[in-house]
Amino acid sequence: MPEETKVFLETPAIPISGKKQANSFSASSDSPRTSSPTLGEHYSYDTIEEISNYLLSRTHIRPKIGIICGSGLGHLGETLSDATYFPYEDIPHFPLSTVVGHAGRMVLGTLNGVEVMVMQGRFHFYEGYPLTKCSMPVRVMKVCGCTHLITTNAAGGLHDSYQIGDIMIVKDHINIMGFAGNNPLQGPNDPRFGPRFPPMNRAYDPELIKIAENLANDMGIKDETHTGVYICLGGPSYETVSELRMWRMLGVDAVGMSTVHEVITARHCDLKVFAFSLITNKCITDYDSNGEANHAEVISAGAKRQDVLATFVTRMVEKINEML
Ligand SMILES: O=P(O)(O)O[C@@H]1C[C@H](O)[C@@H](CO)O1
Ligand code: HPA
Repeated sequence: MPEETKVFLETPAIPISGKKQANSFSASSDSPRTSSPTLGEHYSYDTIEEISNYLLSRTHIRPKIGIICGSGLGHLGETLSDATYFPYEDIPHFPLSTVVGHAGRMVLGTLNGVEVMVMQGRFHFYEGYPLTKCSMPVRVMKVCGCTHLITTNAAGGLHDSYQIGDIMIVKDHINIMGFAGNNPLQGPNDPRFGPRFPPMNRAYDPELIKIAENLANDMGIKDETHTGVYICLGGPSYETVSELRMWRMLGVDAVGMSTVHEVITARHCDLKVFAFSLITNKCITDYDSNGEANHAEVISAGAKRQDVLATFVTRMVEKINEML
């Protein structure tokens, strides 16, 4: 850890009544609808500003790129220079990370000289957080000054040719939770974030996809890198054989439990998005298989590829910085 690194362990600057629980909703006064288990509470623009000010007032870093690290991929946060670490429990109004492989810290610092903010761990619907809450940090990134989001995840490889350790650059998603009536933009719309009805074609920036494909070529990992379609399922149970066969028929290449609501929220507030999945396991689509998906395998696949992924993200950050 660099010498200048500071860890803020003091109590939150903005007092929150009572001790924070993993599922506590400290922004309840922001929402006109507090009874829905899926809508949950809403974060007002003022609350997002308050969180952003908390972070920015404790560092001189002014990030243009926000990065979300998926399961087992948080190592990137350790590679930052001039870093300030903010444990989620210290950030006002922030939920807590409850999943193994998600350290639960926001880091502001530089990656090869480029100012970034990195989430070492994200929030998932299956942890009991409504999608609005899961994707709230994306709005914090926007208000902190970010213009770009890089979001990463661990995912099961559904496409036959995908192998464990491969990278899938996300070119599109299927918002199946949205089909079921659950979208992070549900509820009141504040036009300071974006429009009521944002488009979602071209959600994954085509130029950034091309840059990433060329980068994979330059890095000599072209054969292990694909471009495909991601689906976010609610989790936490993994999928049945029948479900996976259905998604495959519908054009899904990788299966996970995150990212889509973050991307929707990012596009709503006009962040440019680049996303990729690390394929951590092969989806089991054969009734005769004795294999079983498990989280330990997901974490271990992430650990094995952490150096390649850190290089991939760092070089993407450099390329984006050249475009700013
Ligand atoms: O946070 P991500 O999407 O990277 O994590 C995946 C989905 C579940 O959280 C977990 C399942 O093993 O890994
Ligand atoms: N299914 C859903 N989510 C996942 C998987 C999977 O196989 N692997 C990692 N996250």
